[in-house]
Amino acid sequence: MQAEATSDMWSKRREAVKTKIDESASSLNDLSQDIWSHPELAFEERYAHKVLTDFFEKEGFEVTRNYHLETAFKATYGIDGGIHVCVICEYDALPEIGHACGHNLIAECGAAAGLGIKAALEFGGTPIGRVTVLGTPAEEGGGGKIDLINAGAFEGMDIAMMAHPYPNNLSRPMMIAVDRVTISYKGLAAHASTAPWEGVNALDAAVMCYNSISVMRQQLKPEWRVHGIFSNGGAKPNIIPEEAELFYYMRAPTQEALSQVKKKVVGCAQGAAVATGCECIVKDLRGYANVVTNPTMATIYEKEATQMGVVLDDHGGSGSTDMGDVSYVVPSIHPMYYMGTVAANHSRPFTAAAGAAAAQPPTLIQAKSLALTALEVMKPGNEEVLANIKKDFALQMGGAKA
Ligand SMILES: NCCCC[C@H](NC(=O)CCN)C(=O)O
Repeated sequence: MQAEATSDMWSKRREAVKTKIDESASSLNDLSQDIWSHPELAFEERYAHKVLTDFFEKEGFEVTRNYHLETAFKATYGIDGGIHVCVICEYDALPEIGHACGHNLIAECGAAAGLGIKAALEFGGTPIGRVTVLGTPAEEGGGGKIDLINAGAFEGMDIAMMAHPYPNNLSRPMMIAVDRVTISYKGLAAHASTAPWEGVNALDAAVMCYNSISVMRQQLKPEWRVHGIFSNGGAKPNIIPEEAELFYYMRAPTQEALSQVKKKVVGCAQGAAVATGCECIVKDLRGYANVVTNPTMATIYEKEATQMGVVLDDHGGSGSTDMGDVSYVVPSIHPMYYMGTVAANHSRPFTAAAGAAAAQPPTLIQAKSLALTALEVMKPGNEEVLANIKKDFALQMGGAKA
């Protein structure tokens, strides 16, 4: 009888997830539209922080605003001593092109999944664990999750998850490690017409470095990436530039491969300095680790998403995210999902799609898939599931960050 009651109870808890998310569809859409309409850059997401924390407070979560970072938050519900699930919200936009990576939808999806899990935990009046929604700022370059890791925000969490809008559906996307550098040249200014020979041209060095990297890229492995811009090209045409600067991203599936890429880039930078007589300063900026997808979690997610009608693809990714760093401290999944456009992320068509009504149904399906995945891990009698998740994680960490 008890087993039957539990299985009947469990079916009702699962239904509670879907019912709560469906009932909240309008307020979730309003939340997403509000964030989409107020694009804010990394670490400046004050409006998004307010609307999200107000939302979770209204929904009965225990909310901590300005959580280690001005625009980070924690919204938590449940009991301690059980399984602790973390759901991630992102909400930063991109310069000039707004929510061209759909982080307003990541926020909505995370909020919806959090609501769904809370509804399941509340069902029957006896929470069986804890759900914490973490608002993590500045994924696009700031790495807010890394700051939160360093502040201990992920301590005590058993699993972490989020879903990211993308041109197709991927349960185990290849999200690769990334390093970033600025390459600065210092030369000597001179009048570009009356005495150019007196100058040491920093822009020439930057152009030579850019060209060296451009030809070096032919020798990179297919999954390696190097891409950059001129961030300072000189002051005026009639002054031999005494300063110039490049800003580069370097990427590879592992840290070991990334160090090989970086060595090639630095070699190009130093070569240009020798050729022009400029001083060269290579400055390291914050990078991200590759995403290590937990196979046991991903398998559960794939079952739940497929049952929800999601048709999963088997290729794609090659961006980077600070969720990669989270996946090295907590077993994680970071699925990506089609939400109405095949346009590439970081494009204006993607911005439009992220604010379109067509993005809503796929986003709520993703939220339900994440929430039901979490519930499977939390289910009484499923202790072996968490044991397998932890076994995967231990194996992956044994060799992953090589
Ligand atoms: N520090 C490098 C930031 C890279 C962030 C960016 N991420 C995405 O586009 C995917 C998730 N938003 C990138 O890969 O360029």
